[in-house]
Amino acid sequence: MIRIEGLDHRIGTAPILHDITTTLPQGRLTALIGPNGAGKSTLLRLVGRLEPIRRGRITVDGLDVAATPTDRLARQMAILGQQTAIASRLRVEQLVAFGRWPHHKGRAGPRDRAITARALAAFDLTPLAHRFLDELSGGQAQRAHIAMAFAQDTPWLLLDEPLNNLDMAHARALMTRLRDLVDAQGRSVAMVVHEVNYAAAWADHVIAMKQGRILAEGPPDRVLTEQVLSALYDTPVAVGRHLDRPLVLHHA
Ligand SMILES: Nc1ncnc2c1ncn2[C@@H]1O[C@H](COP(=O)(O)OP(=O)(O)OP(=O)(O)O)[C@@H](O)[C@H]1O
Repeated sequence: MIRIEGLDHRIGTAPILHDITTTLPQGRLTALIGPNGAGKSTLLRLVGRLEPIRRGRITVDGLDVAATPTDRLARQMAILGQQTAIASRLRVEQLVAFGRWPHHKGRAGPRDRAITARALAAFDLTPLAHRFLDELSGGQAQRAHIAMAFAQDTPWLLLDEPLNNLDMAHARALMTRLRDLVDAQGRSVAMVVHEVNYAAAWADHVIAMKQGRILAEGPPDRVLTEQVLSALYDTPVAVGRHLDRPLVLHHA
């Protein structure tokens, strides 16, 4: 599990996260939801050590994020940040192969090449493997970055808005794949998602954040209610049911 205790974060003098204490359960798919600026990405970045922790403590399966060597941490969790601009004169296959670096440290073997090929195929990227990143559409580039995180082959996968730019078929394919990682392989996923119906349909656990605090957390049935969502987003929300899960109506 990921344990977060007493986490405070400021950027400059601006307080961003206030005394966050929570647990992301192991072997589950956790969705982080909340309005723009709530602190979801900041929280994920602190867990993934893309930002230094100033106050509080985070452990991933018992490893202290602040103190664990990078290569050890990179074998425990892969993180896909929101800014995915990477040197564009890189080919798709090279980007995805980078995911194997924490395992082979520069000496890729047959297993690394097989996992890279599998990640390319899993995200419909095999025909694009030799394209440069700046020759891809937004959704194709997003899939290439997700495939790199998959190729890292870690117990934890942290994804910041992975559904960005994906059409409905690719979004659903990604969610199916994430569920399979959790259900069939016992991995753990934490993802920031804006469209709450993806959390409703696919998540086991939801953490709802607002203004740097956790407003509600628990299973979708408990968090994705009219009362919580209306307060979370300051907008009227209706919640129905579909396939025995919440269905959130907010677009009209
Ligand atoms: N580099 C920065 N300098 C100053 N403030 C920042 C910086 N990065 C983020 N913030 C602020 O921190 C707060 C939390 O931002 P964060 O990106 O974590 O929110 P979020 O919930 O992921 O939002 P979104 O849904 O819009 O992506 C926001 O108020 C944002 O303006």
